[in-house]
Amino acid sequence: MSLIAQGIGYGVGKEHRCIDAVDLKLAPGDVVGLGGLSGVGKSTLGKLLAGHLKPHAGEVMIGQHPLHGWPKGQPSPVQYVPQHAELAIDPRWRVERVLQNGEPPEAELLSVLGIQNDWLSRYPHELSGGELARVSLARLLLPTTRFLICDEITEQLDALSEQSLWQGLMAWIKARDIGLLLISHQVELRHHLCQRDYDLVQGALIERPIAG
Ligand SMILES: Nc1ncnc2c1ncn2[C@@H]1O[C@H](COP(=O)(O)OP(=O)(O)OP(=O)(O)O)[C@@H](O)[C@H]1O
Repeated sequence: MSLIAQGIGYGVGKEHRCIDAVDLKLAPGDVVGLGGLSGVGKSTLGKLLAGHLKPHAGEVMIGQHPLHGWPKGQPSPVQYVPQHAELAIDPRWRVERVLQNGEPPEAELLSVLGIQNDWLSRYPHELSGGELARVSLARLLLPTTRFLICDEITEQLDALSEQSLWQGLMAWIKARDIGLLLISHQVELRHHLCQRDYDLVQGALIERPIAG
């Protein structure tokens, strides 16, 4: 079962074609990079692929099923991890509750993502930006997650923490055959982790050969 964008289009503002007839296929286990200038529409494309936005043209499919209209109450197989974790997490919930998305997260997941036990009783504002980024990721790595769209999720981490987070996450998704779309301005990071890489330019995807 692949995640497939078929000719999707989306506009913001007057006649602004942010995403224009984009085709993209993410198969299970695929790791695909997405770059492009600031404001070009990378997050918008990520949200379209996760079903958070409805395309104005075309369709996003999961296998044979349209993603839009996924049954309410059933966790989507596609999860979008946003750039600004603090905006996506309820500030009134302790971390333990944030992570209990129906059922408690596996201890292995917390360990792989470097989430420490003493964070669980804290509120989101009592974590650093980098710590919150890990929590934001863990809460969306559900047993039902088949595709993950990570939108600049390690922006706030130092180089060492960034490396350890990606190491843990890549091992996790590889073991479960999860497909990943990695949105990042860091070309080196994308080329280090991805099998394919695209730039979004004027609404269209241009494949970039992986360096090295
Ligand atoms: N709800 C909205 N209403 C109006 N314009 C919007 C809306 N959402 C996004 N935009 C505009 O759409 C364009 C694409 O935004 P998007 O966040 O997808 O870009 P991006 O490539 O992810 O940028 P960055 O790299 O800076 O995060 C931007 O010009 C943004 O201002």
